[in-house]
Amino acid sequence: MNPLKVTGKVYWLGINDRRKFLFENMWPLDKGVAYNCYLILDNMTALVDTVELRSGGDFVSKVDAMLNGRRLDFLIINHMEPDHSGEIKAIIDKYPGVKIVGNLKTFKIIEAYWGIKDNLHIVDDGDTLDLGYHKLKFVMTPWVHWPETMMTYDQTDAVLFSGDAFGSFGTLDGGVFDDEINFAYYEDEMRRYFSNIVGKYCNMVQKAFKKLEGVPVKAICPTHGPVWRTDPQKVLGLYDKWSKYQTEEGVVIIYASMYGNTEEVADYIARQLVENGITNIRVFDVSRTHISHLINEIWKYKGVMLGSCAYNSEMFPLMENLTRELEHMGVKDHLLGLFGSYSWNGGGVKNLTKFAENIGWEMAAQPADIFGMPNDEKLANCKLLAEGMAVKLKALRK
Ligand SMILES: Cc1cc2nc3c(=O)[nH]c(=O)nc-3n(C[C@H](O)[C@H](O)[C@H](O)COP(=O)(O)O)c2cc1C
Repeated sequence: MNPLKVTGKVYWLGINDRRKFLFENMWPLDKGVAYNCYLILDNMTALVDTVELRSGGDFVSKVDAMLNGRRLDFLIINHMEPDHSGEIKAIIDKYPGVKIVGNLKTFKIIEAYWGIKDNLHIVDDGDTLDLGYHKLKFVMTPWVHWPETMMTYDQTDAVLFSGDAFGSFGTLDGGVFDDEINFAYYEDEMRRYFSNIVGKYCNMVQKAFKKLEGVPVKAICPTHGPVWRTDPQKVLGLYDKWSKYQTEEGVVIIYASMYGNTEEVADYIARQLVENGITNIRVFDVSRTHISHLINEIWKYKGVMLGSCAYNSEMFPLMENLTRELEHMGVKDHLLGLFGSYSWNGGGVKNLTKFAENIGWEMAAQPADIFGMPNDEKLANCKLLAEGMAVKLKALRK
């Protein structure tokens, strides 16, 4: 296959992984995932990141074919997570003189993983590396998404090698560049990747944005998903929005229900929201939909309604898992509604209320906890809850 040129002397080298079911052994890969790295064939040659170990046949041979007899001068490591650093050792074994470019934190991790201590070229914020045509500058972006994470910026052609930032789940099915794909296909997976993988570090994403303020960016080369060479502003805008917790009008209703009572309330509330003028409504069963999709939906919509039956004096365990994760991620700026059903002393809504206090989201109205089965009388509070949510959402319209 011909090497795919990004710009100047930069080439994309990516591997599609359709075999892995779970990314980080946790996140379902319904559409697979791509590991991207980049080879710069300048006066000096440089490989920016590698791929997951043995994910794409003989990776080293692919690099070697692209080098076409030249030696590899630099291996730049923006991120040490194994889905990008897996082939480091194989590359070093093949090109023993290669200089490994990273920061102090990178090198601690390299030593811990591979015992590598030689040929290290340490860089810090603002340091540069001249390859001939391309003049690289290093930008430290800790916690986007590990402590050692950095980005490499090519000052010549304004290319940002961004690591995991601006990445997406989903394999590259022929189209690699943003002008060759249907963005709608990737947008959801991109937000799912952002919210679940990077979302805990929104403040660090904003700090990285500050560092890049005023820097021209003509292409973004992330380590997953499409390469943004035509409209990089689009993903810059999305990341800015998502990392500021800016959402759309709409409500995601997530319920935990064993015998259908809480589920019935969820459907009732959904209908009430529609009758009160809200149209973007998504209802999910927490037992059926993977938490990564639920978090993705929460990142999209301003309104969140959580419902749980009582379960051994607690909320339903899978709902507890979701709420714990939301608290751990420190998700901000939502309107919250709570509901549930119980048979004796409760537990679902009681504990959801504790979650509400911890996370600090604004409550749409009083929680609605239903004793036993819902009926018209018992649903009156749920009607108020939906109305409260609709009123608050509509008040935000510009
Ligand atoms: C395993 C189990 C544990 C339960 N624990 C409680 C509880 O601690 N407190 C309570 O009031 N009801 C408890 N219940 C009763 C349910 O919460 C109640 O039947 C509720 O209406 C079920 O809602 P659902 O139809 O949405 O599942 C429990 C039921 C089961 C099966």
